[in-house]
Amino acid sequence: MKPLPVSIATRPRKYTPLSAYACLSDRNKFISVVFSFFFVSSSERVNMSEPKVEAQREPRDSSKKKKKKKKEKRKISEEEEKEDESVLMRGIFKVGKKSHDVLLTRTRLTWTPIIPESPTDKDTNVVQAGVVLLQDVFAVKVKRRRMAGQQSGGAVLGLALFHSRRRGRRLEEDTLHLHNASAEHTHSWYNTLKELLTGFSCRPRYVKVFINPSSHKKEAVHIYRDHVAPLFKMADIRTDITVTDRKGHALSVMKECKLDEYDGVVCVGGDGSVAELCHALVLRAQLDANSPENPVRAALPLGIIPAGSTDVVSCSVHGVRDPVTAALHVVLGHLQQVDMCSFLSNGQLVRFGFSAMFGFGGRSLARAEKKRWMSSSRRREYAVVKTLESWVTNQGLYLSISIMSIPCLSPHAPQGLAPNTRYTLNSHASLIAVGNASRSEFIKHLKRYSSSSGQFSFPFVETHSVSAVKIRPRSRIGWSEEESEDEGDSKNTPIIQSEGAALPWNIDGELVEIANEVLIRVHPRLIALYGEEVHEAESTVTCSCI
Ligand SMILES: Nc1ncnc2c1ncn2[C@@H]1O[C@H](COP(=O)(O)OP(=O)(O)OP(=O)(O)O)[C@@H](O)[C@H]1O
Repeated sequence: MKPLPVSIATRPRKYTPLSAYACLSDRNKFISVVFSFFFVSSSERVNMSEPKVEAQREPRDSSKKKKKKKKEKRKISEEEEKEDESVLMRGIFKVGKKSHDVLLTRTRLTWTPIIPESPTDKDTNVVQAGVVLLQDVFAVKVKRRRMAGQQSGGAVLGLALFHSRRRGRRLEEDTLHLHNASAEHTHSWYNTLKELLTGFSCRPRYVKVFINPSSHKKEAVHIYRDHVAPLFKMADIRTDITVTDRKGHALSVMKECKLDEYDGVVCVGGDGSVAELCHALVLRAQLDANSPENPVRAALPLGIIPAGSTDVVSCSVHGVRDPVTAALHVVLGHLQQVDMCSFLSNGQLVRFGFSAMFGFGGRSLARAEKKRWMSSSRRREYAVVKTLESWVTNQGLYLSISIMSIPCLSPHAPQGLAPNTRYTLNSHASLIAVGNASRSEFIKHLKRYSSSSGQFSFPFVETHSVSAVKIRPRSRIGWSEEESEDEGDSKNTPIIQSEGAALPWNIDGELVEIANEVLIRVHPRLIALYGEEVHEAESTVTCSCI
């Protein structure tokens, strides 16, 4: 693909780069620079997170006291560790066909084969010693012998421990069967295990579930029913389910419902549904706290069951697009505190979100939204190709500006759109500004997201850590979203965009049209999402459009 060497005067319709006026702030102090950015530098970032200078000024006495305190703390935690590892129960169970010596501590259950079981036993195929950490166990049940159709009673056979097993980034369900026909023995183990599991306070007992039946391939209801509901049932998690019937339905339910009844919220859908619920949770916290100026941390964590076409947020906190992994993170109460951004225009809150794209990202989404009848993957590829066709190089103008408070991992960009962004970086987002570049260079830059690295090693790509960004489109020469897909229509399209015309933004995959300057601020740890810190997502998709 050759870059189109045209200028504004000669081929205005073909001119789509943005002239952006952006200024970034360290906390709330704005320093404006036309056509350039003022960034939070890496040295400032270090100072913000690690107050080293202050530490050096402290008198020696206080440093001695600190050392003593540290030592005492270490001693206490060593004692706690010893207590955790002291044996609570010891007994004999059959694991597989062999008898095992089973030990239970506060943190783990271990089993070791009893050898020799009988002097004549020549079978070497014994079940090996093993361990299950209680942090991975989500249910324990008493096993009974029952006739077909029998609902209750039955002779006790032993225990079943349902736990998660890790395979790369994936979490899978597994079961450990411990056989012992003594009802008394089995019940005392059952009661102790139940009590220990109740001690995991982050695990939800009652969750509000939202399912978007229209997301992606319209499979969200099946995904929930087949992969998530059985795990929730097994873990004794009660659910209150709303199947959404329109855009904004989840938000209106979240504004009204009694939140203190629930321990968490679960979203089954794509990025649009996730964005709506994250926004709803933070907005609700702000309304409840009567704090119109400042965002307030969401009261409940959100679990994300991926059922969309890209699932950036799910990939960013799970590393894979897998409903079972996502459900197990909820069941086991794995929590991540995640930074979010607020988007304000004219001082008014537009929404809360994790990422925004202005320029290329916004324009291609605006195009894709007009082709809703296409399948989501075709729609996306079509929009990317179409948008690339419609821009050319221009010095001093920005082709794309992205701001992301999470790494935005996906199968298309396994290391993320902003690989250097971590969830808990404390009020820093990544700003990626793509400046003057030819079309082929821009495509090269985009392509490198799907490989592994080097997407920022271009002279026209700037990346910065920011705590806030202000973006004001300055030029009124631009594309028109009314433009026909057919080039012949160019004569009828206005070259000068009318003052105050709304421009497309892509906020967490949702099309938001904003006419004015946009202020994006990063709010540290505004929401908790069920998941874990992930550095690379599983890559299962190759994009053929560029
Ligand atoms: N019953 C419904 N009908 C139409 N839209 C709905 C319904 N329920 C929710 N929505 C809205 O649909 C939008 C898109 O949802 P979602 O992101 O889950 O699906 P998707 O766009 O197909 O997935 P992806 O963003 O991964 O491509 C959200 O803004 C959501 O509020």
